[in-house]
Amino acid sequence: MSVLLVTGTDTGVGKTVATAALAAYLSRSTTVIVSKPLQTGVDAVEPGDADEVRRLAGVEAHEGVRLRDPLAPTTAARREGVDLPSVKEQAAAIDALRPPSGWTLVEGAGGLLVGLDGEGRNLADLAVHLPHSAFVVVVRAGLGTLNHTMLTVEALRARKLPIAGLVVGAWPEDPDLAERCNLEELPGLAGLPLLGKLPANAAALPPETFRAQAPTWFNFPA
Ligand SMILES: Nc1ncnc2c1ncn2[C@@H]1O[C@H](COP(=O)(O)OP(=O)(O)OP(=O)(O)O)[C@@H](O)[C@H]1O
Ligand SMILES: C[C@H](N)[C@H](N)CCCCCC(=O)O
Ligand SMILES: [Mg+2]
Repeated sequence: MSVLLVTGTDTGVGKTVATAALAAYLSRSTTVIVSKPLQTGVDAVEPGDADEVRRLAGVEAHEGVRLRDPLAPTTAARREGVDLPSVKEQAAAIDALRPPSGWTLVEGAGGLLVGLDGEGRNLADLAVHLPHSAFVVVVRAGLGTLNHTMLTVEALRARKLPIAGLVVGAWPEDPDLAERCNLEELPGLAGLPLLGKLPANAAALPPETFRAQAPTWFNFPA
């Protein structure tokens, strides 16, 4: 596998922070390129997810289409009168970024089945056009994550798409909720490895600290 498609159980679950952490970890031993094919909710000058990954991990990060409204890509595109590239075209653009050796990390928009082009095709549909790719599912810590994780995992399995494993991304504000999420049950329930777990302060760390600590958040050989 040379492409990891970073999806999440929802929007706001920590895909960007997890992508940055994965990039910081993997780039210690090989080349890492990050792609965010579709960015919504930022105007022409605000930093988007690719900028955040660049800031935290210090790796090359590319942004595809940028849309102003903080909505699903198809809705935001319609409101701006933008024709989205097909997922096949988005996959070709990602393929063109592949380094000769190393990893390409691709962050989706929202959860797995969010429409990414004018026909409503999603990241699972895009994956079909990206050989040698596997999914990483970023899950929120906190009560409710078991169901959301299993819904995403089942959707990937139904499409026979490879899943590398799970990463715990965002933590709830309420520490009590964080305690009530029985994360230890996740790997067994999903039948997938827990590749990593971000600490609740990950995104607030200075970049140099983030890059130094990120490798300790993962438990798979890079
Ligand atoms: N482990 C963490 N520690 C601290 N803050 C976090 C962590 N993970 C995520 N956050 C914060 O939670 C918010 C949502 O995280 P993030 O932007 O990574 O979500 P996302 O899944 O990429 O969302 P989107 O679907 O918009 O791309 C951000 O403000 C981020 O800084
Ligand atoms: C605006 C937000 N931050 C994401 N970029 C887009 C999330 C789309 C979610 C669509 C949905 O599942 O309802
Ligand atoms: Mg993001």
